[in-house]
Parts: sequence; C-alpha cells; structure tokens
Amino acid sequence: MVLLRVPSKLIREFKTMRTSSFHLLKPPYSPSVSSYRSRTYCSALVSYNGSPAAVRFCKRARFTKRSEANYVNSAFCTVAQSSNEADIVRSLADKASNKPFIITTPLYYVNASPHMGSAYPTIAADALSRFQRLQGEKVIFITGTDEHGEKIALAAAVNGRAPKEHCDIISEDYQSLWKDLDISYDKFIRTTNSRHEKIVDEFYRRVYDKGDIYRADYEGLYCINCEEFKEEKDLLEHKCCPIHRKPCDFRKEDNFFFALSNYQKELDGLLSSDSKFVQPNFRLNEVVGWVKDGLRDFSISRAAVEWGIPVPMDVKQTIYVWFDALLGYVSALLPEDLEPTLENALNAGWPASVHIIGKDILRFHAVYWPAMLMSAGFPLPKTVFGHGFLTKDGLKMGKSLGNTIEPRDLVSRFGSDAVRYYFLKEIEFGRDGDYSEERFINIVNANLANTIGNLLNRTLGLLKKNCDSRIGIDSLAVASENPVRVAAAEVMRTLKEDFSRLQFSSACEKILSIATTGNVYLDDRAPWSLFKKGVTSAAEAAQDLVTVLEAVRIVAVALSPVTPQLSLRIYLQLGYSVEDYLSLSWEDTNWGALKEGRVMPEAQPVFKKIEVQNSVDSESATETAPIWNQWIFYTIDAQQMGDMSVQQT
Ligand SMILES: Nc1ncnc2c1ncn2[C@@H]1O[C@H](COP(=O)(O)OP(=O)(O)OP(=O)(O)O)[C@@H](O)[C@H]1O
Repeated sequence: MVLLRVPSKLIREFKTMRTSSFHLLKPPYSPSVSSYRSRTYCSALVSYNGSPAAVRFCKRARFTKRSEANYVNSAFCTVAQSSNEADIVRSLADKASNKPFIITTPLYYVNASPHMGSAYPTIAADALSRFQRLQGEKVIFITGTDEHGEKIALAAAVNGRAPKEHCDIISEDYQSLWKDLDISYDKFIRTTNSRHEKIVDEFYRRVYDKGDIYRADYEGLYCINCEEFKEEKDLLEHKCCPIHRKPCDFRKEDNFFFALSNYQKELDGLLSSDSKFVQPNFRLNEVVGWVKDGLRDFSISRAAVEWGIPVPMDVKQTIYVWFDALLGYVSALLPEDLEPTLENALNAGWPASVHIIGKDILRFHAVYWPAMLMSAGFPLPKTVFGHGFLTKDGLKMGKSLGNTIEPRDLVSRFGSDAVRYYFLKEIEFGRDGDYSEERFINIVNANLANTIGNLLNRTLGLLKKNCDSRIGIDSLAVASENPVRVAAAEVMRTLKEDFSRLQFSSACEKILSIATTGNVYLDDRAPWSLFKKGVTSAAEAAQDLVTVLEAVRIVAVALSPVTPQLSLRIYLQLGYSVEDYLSLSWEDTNWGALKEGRVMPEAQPVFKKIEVQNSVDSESATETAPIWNQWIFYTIDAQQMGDMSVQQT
C-alpha cells in the first residue's frame, strides 16, 4: 500500500525535486482509506524515471519493500502526466485493495483456425501483460474462444463435424498457436464450458428481473459473419456487409430484446465523463457518435439457432452469441474450486482493466457490454482499446474472406520474437497496417540482428580480447553526462507511459534508439584503438565497453515485454541466470546493474540475421541497416529461434 507517514522535511525535499510531475494527496482521498483521515498521512506518488534523487526519496520515505515501491511506480504510471486527481485516487484505491490488473483479448470465433489477425491483439495483450508484471502488478491475462452461434454451427457442418467436436479442434489450435507465440496467458475461457453457461444463465435472469428484457417481433438484415443485425444505411451495394463483403439475409423472428435504450443517458454520461473508457481517442469519438445517434434495443435470442445456450424462460430459443460471449470475460475469472456463480467470478477481481479488441467489435464492447453490466448492477471495465486491422490489398484480413497470413509459417521461418516485434513496432496500435514480407525482413534484420544483436556481439568480442571478458568497473561509475547513459535515462522517462497506453510502436522506437546511441558511441570512441594507447586510454576503453553493455542490458529489460526470448538470450549472454531474468522488474531498467568483476560467457549471436532471399530487395535491406552494423552476417537455417545453431559467413 502506498500510504505513508512522510516527514515534512522529506515533503519539502520531494517538492523541490526535479521530477517531471508528481502529486501529493491529502486525506480524505478514498473511502477505502478513511481510517487514516485523522492522522497526518499523505500519499506520495513518485515517478522514479531513473532519477537517483527519486530513488533516494522512496528509500527514505520507508518504501521498505520493492513491491511497495512498484505499487507506487505503477500507480504513477497509470496517471503519469495527468493532473486529474480522480484518476490518481482510483488508481490508489485499486492498489490499496490489491486488485489484479485484468487484460483480455477478444474471444475468437472458432469458425476457422487462427490467422495473423487473431495473433495480433493477442501479442499486444501479452506485451502489456508482461509490462504490467514488470511493474509489480498481479496480472490476470484472459484469452479464449467464442464457440456458440449460427456461424460456428455452419462451419462445423461444412467440415463434416459435430459442433462440439469442431470447437474442440479449433480451440486447441488457438491454444497451440499461443504457445508458439510465447503468449503468457493466465486463463483460457471457452464459451462452451458448462461453468460459463451457468454464469450466462444467471446473468440473463438478473437482467430479466431488472425488467430490461422483453419479447417482440423483429425483422431486419442480418450478417451471419458479424452475427449482427445491420442498419441498411451501413451496408454497401446489394446489401453487402462492409467488413465481410457478402450480402446480408433478411430475417424475421420472434425474439427477446435487451432494452439498450434504457441506458442512453447513462452511456452518454459515461462517455463524456471518462475519456479513458474508450481508447484511442479517435475511437471514443466514434462511439460517442453512435450513442448520440440514439440507442436501439437489440435482440438477444435466436429462434432458429440450436447451437447456443438455451434462453432460461424459453428453451426453444438460444441466447444471442454476443450476449453469451461477452460474459466469458467474467466467467474466465471463476476460481476452479468455487461454485460457478456470478458472485464468485466477480469477486475474483472484476472489473477488467483493459479489453483489447478490434474495431469491428467496438460497438459490442463499448456500447452493448457496459449497458448490460449497468443493467446487472456490476462495475464496468476501465478501458476498451479498439485496435486497427491488418489488411491485405486494403481489405481486412479475416477467416471469412480467407485472405489471411499464417502466423505459424512466420514463426517457423523467423521465430516468435521477430513476429511479435515486427507487428508491434511497425503498425501503430490502433491504426490499420498492411503486411509486407520484404519490410518484415528488413526491419527485423536492421533492428534486432544488427542494431541490438551485433552491438552486443562486437562489444563482447572486444571485452574478451582486451579484458578477458571481465567487467572492469561498476557501470554506476559511468559519468551521468555520458551520452549513452543520458540516452537511456531520457528514454526511460517516458517509456512506462508508452507501454501503459499501448503505444508499442513508440516504445520499440525509443528502446531501439538506446542501442543506436550505443553503436554511434562505440564507433566514435573506437575503444579498439584506445586499448593500444597505454594504460590510461585502456582504462577509458574498458569503461566504454561497460557503458555499452549496460545500455544493452537496459534494452533487454525494456524490450522484454515484446521480445521475451531475445531479452533472455541477451541476459544469459551478460552472465546472468534464467532465474535472474525471470525475477526482473521495471526498476532494472535503471542504470547501474553491471558490477565490476562480472565475467561474460563466450559471445554467441543473440539474434540470427534472416538471409535475404531473391524475393527481397537486398539494396533496400542495406539502406535500412546502419553501416556500422554491416560488419558481420549470419545465415538462418530455417529452424526455430530457440535453436541457436548459426553459421557465420
Ligand atoms: N485482419 C485483422 N486485423 C487485426 N485484428 C484482427 C483481424 N482479424 C481478426 N482480428 C482480431 O480478431 C477479432 C475478431 O475475431 P474473429 O474470430 O471474429 O476473427 P475474424 O478473422 O475477423 O473472423 P471473420 O473473418 O469470420 O469475421 C477482432 O476483433 C480483432 O481483434
């Protein structure tokens, strides 16, 4: 908990400290801390930003445990550069109650096997989860499969399978792909799980009892691929769905409806009072527009669909797949040893901190879902982040259109780190982006193999040749105005903010810039010459090597949410153990961990350069890669990145 008795002398010191922003709250600031009201407690949020003064402050202010400091850090992270006291209080209250940080991916339809579009938000959610764990958060990362509805029943029939058998096969496919991509999920929910079905049943009854469900006839145009009734004005020529490019069916049914319109005022209020509820901001504007247009009740049952959860009051109908699937985020939380009740699930940490979803399902998550939760009287998720599409020839890559890229193929040819890095770095999360293999190879080679991998490799080569692979001084002794140290500190000042806002592209750019500065520094200083110029110069050269290695170490920690395997290999290469790597925290991005006397193992390439095939324009590869990185090349032998065998050419 971050409530501290802070002596007034320290507060003065704190106020004069040059941190970019900080907040000092006086009680009362949250009901959960009201017992502290009468005392002279205050809560101090400190942004470390690598600043020794801030670290000193935290130590003196009795952050006795690293985990406490991490709480402060991550609380601050959420509100950094915000002067909104409500945010700070909310964040502090969460910390105080030890709430988990819940991250969800969409629950994917099992109409067909996963593709790169399905992998994309899952990789992003994984990077965010790993980042939050580094912050000391107790993360619950939820992913899973959405297995009911007409579209699934049809897909099963086309494949000559019973629906359940079909779901088992495809759901397993997702889980195995997540393994290939190093996805560190905590919960995998399947909506055909009987415990989930109980939760949906209970939720339906609760909303019914509230008076928000009624029966009526409905007629309209239905896109089976979206599993959604469409407004005619939103369709293309010949009543085609703009996403799936297929004509919608006319349907007329006797259905149960959810009274979405009852929540018009509350949703308006939510969207205008909480700008973080939908991210990025331009998606919030979209949602505000939909709500302003007026909310129409939507049908939540299907009379003609058998593959679904029966409607509690009319077993001849099944519950609309979206009304069922959204509750998967809640039922995923159910502890295995407890009864499947809403209360037990919600008590396990609800609400979600962030739902990561594609813009195609934004309306379900940012309009329908909060209204459903309001009706049931449950807390709302804190943020819905709507990302953009991976496109092929301008069209959304998707199972229904069949224009997909196979993530397994990319992983087996280039390794999971390369795939994760490319999609997070090259496509701004929130916007659309096209995939090109040529660009993929160029970026991965230039950034991971050259700028980072070769920097480490050649520095270790010099260390071996001139210092018997031994670190000659503590990295903390490197002058604070050293350009590499300055570059690292500068990046760390805003990196947390980038990761917390899911700005992965900007985060990767910044981390890469540390390695770029290291390369320039090494070339400017030319330690290989200094080693030959006598004792004093040799000592300087040894310090230069430590400087660069410390920078690469920081790069490894900071990039570990995106490239966990590469970061591990760098850590091992710097003489640390797997356990050291697994116990890293965000504090380890601070300068100063490498200590005198550490001996580095024999240098091995940490990232194999992808051999440029004929199809790739090797001239542009050379253009992208800075010249200092051109001195060594490796060929990839088309094996998984876990296999370190490479040939130097
Ligand atoms: N081309 C894509 N680009 C980015 N994300 C995608 C893409 N395709 C699917 N997704 C992600 O998967 C989620 C939806 O999953 P779904 O199972 O409906 O996949 P789909 O391939 O879009 O299916 P279909 O083509 O049948 O609509 C989206 O909200 C998005 O998060």
